[in-house]
Amino acid sequence: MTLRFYDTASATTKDFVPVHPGEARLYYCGATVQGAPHIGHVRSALVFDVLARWLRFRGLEVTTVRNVTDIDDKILVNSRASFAADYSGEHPREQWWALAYRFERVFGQAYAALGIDPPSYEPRATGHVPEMHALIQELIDAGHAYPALDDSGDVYFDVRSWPRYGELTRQRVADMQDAPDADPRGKRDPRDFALWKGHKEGEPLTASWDSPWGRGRPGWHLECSAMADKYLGAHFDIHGGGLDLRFPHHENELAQSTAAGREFANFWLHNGLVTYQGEKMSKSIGNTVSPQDMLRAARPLAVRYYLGQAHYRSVLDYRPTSLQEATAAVERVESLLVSAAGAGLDLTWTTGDVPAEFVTVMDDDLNVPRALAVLHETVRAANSALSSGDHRAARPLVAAVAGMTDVLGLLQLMDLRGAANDDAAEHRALDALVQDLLAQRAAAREARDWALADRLRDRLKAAGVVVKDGAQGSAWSVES
Ligand SMILES: Nc1ncnc2c1ncn2[C@@H]1O[C@H](COP(=O)(O)OP(=O)(O)OP(=O)(O)O)[C@@H](O)[C@H]1O
Ligand SMILES: [Zn+2]
Repeated sequence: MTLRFYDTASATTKDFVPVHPGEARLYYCGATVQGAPHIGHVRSALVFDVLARWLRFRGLEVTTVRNVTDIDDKILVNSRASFAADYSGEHPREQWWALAYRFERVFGQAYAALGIDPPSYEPRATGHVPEMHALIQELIDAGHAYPALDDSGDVYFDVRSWPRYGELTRQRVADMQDAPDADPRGKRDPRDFALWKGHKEGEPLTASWDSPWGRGRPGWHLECSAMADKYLGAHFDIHGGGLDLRFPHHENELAQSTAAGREFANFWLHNGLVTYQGEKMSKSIGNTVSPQDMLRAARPLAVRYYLGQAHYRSVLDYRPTSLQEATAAVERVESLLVSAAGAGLDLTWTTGDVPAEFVTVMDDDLNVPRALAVLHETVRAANSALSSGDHRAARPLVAAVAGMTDVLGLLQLMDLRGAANDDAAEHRALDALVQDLLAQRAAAREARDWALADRLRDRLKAAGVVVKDGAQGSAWSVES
């Protein structure tokens, strides 16, 4: 079985053939840091974290880029609100860039708390204005962009000049909605979208940069095209993001990059949305649950499991009770590893320990629900091997569980050391007492004192210790 992914551009599942042999280059859209994250944002980052981990597990050298959109209408509006006369928030008179930095950090803290690895590069839009100018100039020179027909100082992409426009979402230009980012009088077509937005009266001067078309700031779509090109090159493997970004954001990214002669991404992967009572979880709707809310209710391990357990393309409708179910499920896995460590089993693993079925289903468009089914089956088998004292059978199963949880990014959030140490000490003490009684029973049997042997077995049984006699001697476990 080879690695395959569902490509939303072609609406087919395709074999993954790296653009650069042995490598995988992944760009996924990060946050507009206008406010604190909700769990939809975190799910998106988590999906691509698991994807990167899986590509690495499959032996590829992985480069990931997740941008930070740190200049945007919404950031300016939220900053402006902090200057209002009746503003009583925690951060009065906060400049737009200070607000953006502050929320970028809140996003970073949420990612870190859930064990989402930092990407290889996390470029900020404001740090890449020269690259954006260069790309706009290329598009103008190629006849695919033009300065606004009015005096707004905007520059637009000319959708009618690019016959492939609409290919990502399979739409005809005539059926598309207008781009709402400027006065249509300055455009050749109302669907033309902004590559550069001229500075407007009332906006802070710090939020604009000089350019050949006058002072202004970049359009959102352009940022991603310029930064993907800079960090991953003209042709890379996977472009990701939430399903909500397919149109217009990704359609426009694709148009800009291909019209400027780049091949861009081989695959488009879109994560399904987190919804609340069937509606997209979104700041503008106000139906959000923050990662901090969830972390107050459950451990990071359980939150990560909860947000990561569905197939990445499916909708995840938030229900507080499912957080409890997720906690119980992942803690069953954790307690197996704690018991295994307590019984003196090694938790290290290598690639070969991960079950073939787990590999097969993960290779098949990252089928995490089926991978979790394999994980839980292995946990059950490992528990039964452990409780029958069969360490030889338990060891590879335990290594498999450790490997699977590690690849999914769960192992790092488990509390194995503290718990395992306590458990190990208790287990050793109990084992010493049980072994002593078992030795007395063996001696009684040797002496054919069946009454004493039975009494010793009954004492163990009354204490909840079940003894199994086998060819290799007696094994014991605690009755569950
Ligand atoms: N409810 C959600 N479920 C899953 N992914 C989401 C959700 N909301 C946003 N995302 C994804 O998170 C990433 C960062 O999103 P961005 O900052 O653009 O948020 P947004 O869509 O503006 O959020 P909001 O609608 O709450 O304002 C994008 O890949 C986006 O698709
Ligand atoms: Zn983007």
